Amino acid sequence: MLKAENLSFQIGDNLLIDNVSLTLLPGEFTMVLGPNGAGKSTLLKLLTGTETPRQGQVWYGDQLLRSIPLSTLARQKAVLSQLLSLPFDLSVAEVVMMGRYPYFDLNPTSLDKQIADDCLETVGMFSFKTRAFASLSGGEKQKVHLARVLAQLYRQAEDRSVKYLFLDEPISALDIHYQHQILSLVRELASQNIIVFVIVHDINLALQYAQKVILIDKGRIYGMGSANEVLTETAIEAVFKLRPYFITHPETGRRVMIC
Ligand SMILES: Nc1ncnc2c1ncn2[C@@H]1O[C@H](COP(=O)(O)OP(=O)(O)OP(=O)(O)O)[C@@H](O)[C@H]1O
Repeated sequence: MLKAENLSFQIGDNLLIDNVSLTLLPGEFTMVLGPNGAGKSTLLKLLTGTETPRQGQVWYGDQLLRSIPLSTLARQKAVLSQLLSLPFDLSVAEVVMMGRYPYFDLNPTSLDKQIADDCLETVGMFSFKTRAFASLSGGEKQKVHLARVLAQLYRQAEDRSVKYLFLDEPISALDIHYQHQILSLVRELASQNIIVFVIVHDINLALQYAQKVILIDKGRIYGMGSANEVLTETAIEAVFKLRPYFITHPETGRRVMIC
């Protein structure tokens, strides 16, 4: 379980996160939505320890996040941020291998190499293995970074520990085929004792995939619960200042939003 209690975070006079409390459970695919500048990425940074809250605490299981050694945390938690570029000139294989750094000292083992290859294969990027990362398109870079975090959380058969996966707009550069492929994959991961926290902008994808939705507005939680409970006409109009209409998917019966 991940628990955040009364988190607040401020830069100058700007209160970016205002008294946010939440609980995330393994097996639950949580999607986070909200307008630009609402505080979603800032909340992710507080939940991952990249930023320290001015007030409040984050717990991973029964441990305070700030008390967990970084070497332990690196095997439990993986983060995909919005920034896709890298300051170094690395190959695709080297970028994915970064996900295995917490597991070897100087040189990757054959198992690390196999895991990295498998993860590249999973995201459809194995044939790009020797390419320079900098030469990839935005969507290709996003898939390689996804392979990196998959490699980081790769679970050996005997490993039953809870893991934590945070993705900040992981599908923003992907075509519709890969958007669905990656979200299906992430949903599958969530079912494997992984706490999954994914920021997205697409309300219909949230209606289709999320088991839990957190709607953020002005640094606060506007609503939290199932997608159908949270993504209502009233909430969307209040938060996004846009009147939505819902229709019913002809095959699945799922709510679909049109504007
Ligand atoms: N270092 C900083 N200094 C000042 N303001 C900041 C800083 N970092 C973030 N902010 C502000 O905090 C607010 C929340 O930013 P955040 O990146 O969390 O929003 P977001 O909900 O992820 O937005 P988006 O959907 O556009 O990615 C924004 O108004 C942003 O400009």
